[in-house]
Amino acid sequence: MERIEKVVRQARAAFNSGRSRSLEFRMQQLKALERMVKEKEKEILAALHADLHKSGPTVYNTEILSVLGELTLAMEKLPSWAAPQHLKKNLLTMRDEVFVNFEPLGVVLIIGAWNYPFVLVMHPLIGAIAAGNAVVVKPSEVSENTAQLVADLLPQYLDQELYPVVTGGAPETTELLTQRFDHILYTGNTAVGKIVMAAAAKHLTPVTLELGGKNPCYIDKDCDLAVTCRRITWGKYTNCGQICIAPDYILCDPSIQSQVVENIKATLLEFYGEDVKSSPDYERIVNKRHFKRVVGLLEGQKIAHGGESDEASCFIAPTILMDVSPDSKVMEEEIFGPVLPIVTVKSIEEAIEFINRREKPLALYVFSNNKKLIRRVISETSSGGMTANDVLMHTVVPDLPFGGVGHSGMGAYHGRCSFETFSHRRTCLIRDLRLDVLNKMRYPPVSQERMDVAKFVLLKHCSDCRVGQFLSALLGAVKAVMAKIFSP
Ligand SMILES: NC(=O)c1ccc[n+]([C@@H]2O[C@H](COP(=O)([O-])OP(=O)(O)OC[C@H]3O[C@@H](n4cnc5c(N)ncnc54)[C@H](O)[C@@H]3O)[C@@H](O)[C@H]2O)c1
Ligand SMILES: CCCCCCCCCCCCC/C=C/C=O
Repeated sequence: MERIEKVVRQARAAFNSGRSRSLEFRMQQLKALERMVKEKEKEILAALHADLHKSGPTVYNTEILSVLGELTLAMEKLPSWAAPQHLKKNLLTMRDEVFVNFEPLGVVLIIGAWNYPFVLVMHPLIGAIAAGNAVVVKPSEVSENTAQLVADLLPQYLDQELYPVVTGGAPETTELLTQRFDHILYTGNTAVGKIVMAAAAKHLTPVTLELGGKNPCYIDKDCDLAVTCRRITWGKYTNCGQICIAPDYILCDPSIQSQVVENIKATLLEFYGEDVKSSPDYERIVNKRHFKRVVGLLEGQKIAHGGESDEASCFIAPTILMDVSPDSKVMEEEIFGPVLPIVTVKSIEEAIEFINRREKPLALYVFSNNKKLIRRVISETSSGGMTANDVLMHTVVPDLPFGGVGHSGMGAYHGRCSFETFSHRRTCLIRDLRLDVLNKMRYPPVSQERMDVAKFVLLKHCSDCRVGQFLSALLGAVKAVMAKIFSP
């Protein structure tokens, strides 16, 4: 544990050296990270396969391409993201420089989860490096092969003192959390999220919590069920349902329930063939503990499809449950497995009420041809993010922040939002010492006249006020004349 303290101390000393601040250095580290992903692609994919049976284009898209995409974006946009943001002035400050400077926070801790073990540490790491921080990376011990690979690779490509990796489980994370950080980004379950936030509070460290929840998926009668169910099947069963933004359960009218089941069954056959277990595209549950938990959720349920399992290989078949009671266990906790319950509701009002009676989810999905209905769902519910007429895809739009709300998390990252999450927005005002007469209104002795001037000046914004523009032009002219008169 002394090692952990030493690692954090070294990271802080490296940050204090100032070398992570220059844009050139940040760019160079991001480039090195890109080289790492490209050169070690095979090793990364092998570790992901060993941990979660991940293979094929899905893992390539989510864990490799999405990291390369985030790197390309950060390297292309960094100069504009990091540039000072000049803002609107008021009459009081019209001669001054008014801007926000983005500065690094210091030493950041990133704690990853096991289900997307590479991307969930790499995406925040990219944002934290881009923002000029030192970063301590703690990958999830549950996906041990990927964790070890991250620990082996990062020091080969990045500055070793600025970006150390700490491996291990709860004891190591607990020890890490006793240290002082300037920001913590944690991805994982809500219970540990509370532990992280409590530990961070002791140092007044701000946190970004990327948690989970039960993501509802409402299917309107007015939609193309074949397309809808194909998209839902892809999002639900990818990574064996172990994805934080998977549709957790379906809400639909009783009259379309059977058609929904039939369409999902047809898609499963199309995706994974007759023998799902031998499909190279179907993953496994991460370990026996989660296997038992997910299988336990099937107890007493009406299984419309699937339900088979094999503990030795942590295999659970893609499963659909029909006529599920809202009070059953499977509707209490996040499923995080290949089990899709269907709860019937008689109207959109009932669906909205159902969603709003529960904790705010990380994602929400609605399928309909009716744009008004989609807008109504957006305005009458809340969730971290949402997609209409598809699933998961809001997470791949680089400019959209990714994060939860309420029990599904706080704060967000991805793209520019990552850069901002790991930056301090420093308020800057640069004045000059001339024309102090203009400041008279704020100096004692107070008079009604001075207060009236102050009121006028404070309530007017320069750019939308003609008086301001006039005064600004006038002052500019006076300045020019004075410069001419007094120039040597
Ligand atoms: N919002 C997101 O982006 C996102 C992404 C992936 C997963 N998730 C959520 O994460 C959950 C699954 O992940 P998990 O929690 O099983 O992952 P996990 O078991 O990998 O735990 C996450 C991290 O917390 C640490 N940890 C575990 N117990 C701890 C303790 N007692 N004290 C301190 N640290 C501890 C682990 O070392 C690990 O690094 C699901 O709820 C899922 O929805 C959210
Ligand atoms: C060719 C298009 C491919 C699109 C792939 C979209 C995949 C979206 C899922 C990304 C998940 C990223 C990490 C989040 C994990 C939550 O558990």
